[in-house]
Amino acid sequence: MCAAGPVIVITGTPGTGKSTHAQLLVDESPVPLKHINVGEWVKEKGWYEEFDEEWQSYTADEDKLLDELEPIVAAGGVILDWHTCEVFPERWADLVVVLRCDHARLWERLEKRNYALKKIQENNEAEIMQVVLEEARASYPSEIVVELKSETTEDLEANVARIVEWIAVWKNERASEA
Ligand SMILES: Nc1ncnc2c1ncn2[C@@H]1O[C@H](COP(=O)(O)OP(=O)(O)O)[C@@H](O)[C@H]1O
Repeated sequence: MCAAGPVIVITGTPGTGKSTHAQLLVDESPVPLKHINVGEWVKEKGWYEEFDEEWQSYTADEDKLLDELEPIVAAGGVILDWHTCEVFPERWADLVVVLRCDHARLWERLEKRNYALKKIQENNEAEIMQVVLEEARASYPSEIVVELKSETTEDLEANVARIVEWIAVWKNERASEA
């Protein structure tokens, strides 16, 4: 059976705009998409082992997470929104979007979240060192990994428009294969 929609991984350092992009994409996509904020999901369901101080998030029970995600991903039409992406099997993703943000702006966004100074510094350093981008490049074929700037509202709108266009192409290709 052909999946109803693509599987899009949106990743990036906390504060780069993953959830904002995912929500807008759900509204504008030509095929129905389900947004899974993986960090929130893990927290709600209690599928974690410990609190990860560095990332201010819960360290997921990865086996449990992958088991639960597998049927959802198989059905298609899903956005996986998380600050890490190497956990997901390579075969899952049709597109991997890595959001990037200037460190001064990112600092301000994280400050607004009332993160502790050390956490802001760590996340900022990770962004400067492009940790998430390197991880995505090491985990997926280069042709499906897209790095997008997420600094302004114009960036947000342009990025979403670009991904919507990509989804439309995906949809047409599937329709012609059927
Ligand atoms: N491209 C952008 N332009 C302006 N503000 C943005 C942009 N992307 C994100 N933001 C703002 O930054 C903050 C963090 O965004 P969020 O989507 O929660 O990040 P993440 O899900 O990556 O942690 C929010 O206040 C959001 O409105």
